[in-house]
Amino acid sequence: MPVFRTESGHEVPSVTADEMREVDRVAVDCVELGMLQMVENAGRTLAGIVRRKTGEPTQIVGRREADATPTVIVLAGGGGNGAGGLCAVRHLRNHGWSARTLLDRDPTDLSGPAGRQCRILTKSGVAVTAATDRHDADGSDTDTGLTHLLADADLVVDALIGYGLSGPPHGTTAEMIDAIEASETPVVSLDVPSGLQATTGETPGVAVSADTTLTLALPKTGFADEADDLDLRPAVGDLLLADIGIPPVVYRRVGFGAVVDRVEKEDADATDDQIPYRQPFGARNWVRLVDVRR
Ligand SMILES: NC(=O)C1=CN([C@@H]2O[C@H](COP(=O)(O)OP(=O)(O)OC[C@H]3O[C@@H](n4cnc5c(N)ncnc54)[C@H](O)[C@@H]3O)[C@@H](O)[C@H]2O)[C@@H](O)CC1
Ligand SMILES: [K+]
Repeated sequence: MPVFRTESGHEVPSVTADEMREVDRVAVDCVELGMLQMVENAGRTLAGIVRRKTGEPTQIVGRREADATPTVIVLAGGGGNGAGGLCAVRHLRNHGWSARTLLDRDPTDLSGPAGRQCRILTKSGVAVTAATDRHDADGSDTDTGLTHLLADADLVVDALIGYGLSGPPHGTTAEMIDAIEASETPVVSLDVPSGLQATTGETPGVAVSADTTLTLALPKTGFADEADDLDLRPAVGDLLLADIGIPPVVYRRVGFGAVVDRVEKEDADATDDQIPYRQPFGARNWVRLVDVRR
């Protein structure tokens, strides 16, 4: 199991998609942390990273031209990954960024956390549309028209698919991944570059090649290439880890990970109040992961 390291050498164990699902389950069932709370933490941190990368809009600093307001396009899917992207749109707009979102499906097809985040946006007066609903002046199809739209943006957020990828991306989702890949606009992927299997790093079909990946809670095993001396996969780009508020007791209850085990042994007498897993975040709510060991 690959162990990732922060710039300061702090070690962070990685998880498979199934292990991350179990972390989610324990967080919700045993600790009563709500999925919506975790989505909020993910979306807010994602918005913060996007803001750092795009500079500040006119209305905040009052020293730039009106057309310098950064434009961010968030491409969102219908699962938990899309929910984080939709949440980030709200936080970006609250801070004066020009953020709009396009879905890989009709908004009426959303349910769960993505449905809730979508309703918050629409009830706030923010339009949420399907990528297929775009009517381009030049009459181009979804794929080509979207590529042009993305090319004009300052940054694209890929919140289409996270660790829930099942088989090769298909339909509108695959077209949207193609459009991201055809544009040269910088891409921040949420949790996992869409199309990449979180556990193995395989790409069964089209996949996003991210400039930055903001992964949630723990890095995923597939980010390190077993066949290439555990190097970080280029498709992940700059790898950042976001704190989504999961308390260490959850990791202890799930009981995975070499680092957790090793620290457990050192702290054999630790009680639940003295949890062995040590948060790598320090004073911030995200941290950069720079290398990997076995
Ligand atoms: N504790 C956590 O880990 C949290 C995770 N969250 C996010 O939730 C994600 C997991 O959520 P889900 O389990 O809903 O899964 P995802 O949102 O990763 O993926 C499911 C969505 O992708 C679509 N999809 C899957 N395979 C596809 C294919 N081959 N072609 C086209 N579409 C495909 C499905 O239709 C569904 O809409 C994580 O990656 C993360 O981004 C956060 O929202 C909150 C907390
Ligand atoms: K993604």
